[in-house]
Amino acid sequence: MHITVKKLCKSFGNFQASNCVSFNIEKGKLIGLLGPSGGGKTTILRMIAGLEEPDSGEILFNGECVNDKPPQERGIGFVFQNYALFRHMNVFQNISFGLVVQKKSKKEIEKRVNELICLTGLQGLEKRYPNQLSGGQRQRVAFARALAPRPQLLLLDEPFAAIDAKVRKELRTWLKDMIEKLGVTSIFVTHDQEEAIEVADEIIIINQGQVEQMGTPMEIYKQPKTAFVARFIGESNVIENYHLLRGFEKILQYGKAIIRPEFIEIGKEDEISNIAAAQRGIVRHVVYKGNSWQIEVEVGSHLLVAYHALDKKELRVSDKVWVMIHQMHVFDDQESIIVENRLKRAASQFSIPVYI
Ligand SMILES: Nc1ncnc2c1ncn2[C@@H]1O[C@H](COP(=O)(O)OP(=O)(O)OP(=O)(O)O)[C@@H](O)[C@H]1O
Repeated sequence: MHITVKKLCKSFGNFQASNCVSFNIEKGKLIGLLGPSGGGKTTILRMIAGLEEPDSGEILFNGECVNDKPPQERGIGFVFQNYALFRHMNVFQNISFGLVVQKKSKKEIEKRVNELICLTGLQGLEKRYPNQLSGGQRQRVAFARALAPRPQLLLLDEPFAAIDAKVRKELRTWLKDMIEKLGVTSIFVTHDQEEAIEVADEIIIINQGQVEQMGTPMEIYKQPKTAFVARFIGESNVIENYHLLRGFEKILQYGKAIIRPEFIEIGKEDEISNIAAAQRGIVRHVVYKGNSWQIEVEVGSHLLVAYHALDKKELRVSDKVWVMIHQMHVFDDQESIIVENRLKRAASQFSIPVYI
């Protein structure tokens, strides 16, 4: 199902939980609504579900406005973190619930539930009650129950929040494969950026009731449109006076800059790829991160976080090093743009290619 949300607004008292939210979701896509707690993700999901009435704006399913349709007529399946299984029903009964409500025949129910039990790998557990299942198995049952009436849209609110880290990772992969196989349009809410990046085809970043950016995980990471997005996704250094760093100059309206640690090269003179574009710094803090070092380095008036590969010379606090910043995002209130180190560019223009 193709979903369009147009200028959706919702206030609770004086508080605007959703402020003119618009987006389009293509049929069959798995979309992550990502943002900080209290940003308005669940409110948007609940409006799409019909559980919350918007103050203004439109929700269209396949081009048809559904604002006035009750939830049960919207063709939606839900998997909510707190939408617990029915404790007094076994796995089979839980999965069949929606079909029983729809008054399907016993034969039809049995066929569909068995199909879903196979699909979700719950064979042999049909007669168990929720308290006899692991967290991961319970979420599979919740998923099967949501899918039983063949919804055209699946809404998942923090579906893995209550599950321990290892099982959560397995379930994420499982869910992504399953949704791809079924081709059902799905929207899931999370405040976990790693989860959104791993699972979603596209991410919508929600903050203070507004859409900050929508795009593939890669687009959002590589080209954050706002300072908030750059800070929210991945690690970043947020600085002012970025023009004091070697290779960069002040660009009129952009007052601040964000530098990702992976775009900072740090090391002894012979380890830096382009010394002409580098400047001196002093190591202030070193943290071993398992697969790399995380270094806090003082460069002029800036304190920057960088990564340092394990195969490079080990760095210690107070070491004098060279620091080269490859690129940064400069931004104002509206947008951010990527700027490359201009000395790096100039130097590479004049360098002689090895093959000559
Ligand atoms: N029924 C309600 N009455 C009053 N305020 C509400 C109601 N529902 C949500 N809010 C408020 O609206 C804001 C957005 O809430 P929402 O649950 O949509 O955010 P969220 O991004 O999903 O957060 P979380 O990740 O913590 O679930 C919050 O400040 C919340 O307190």
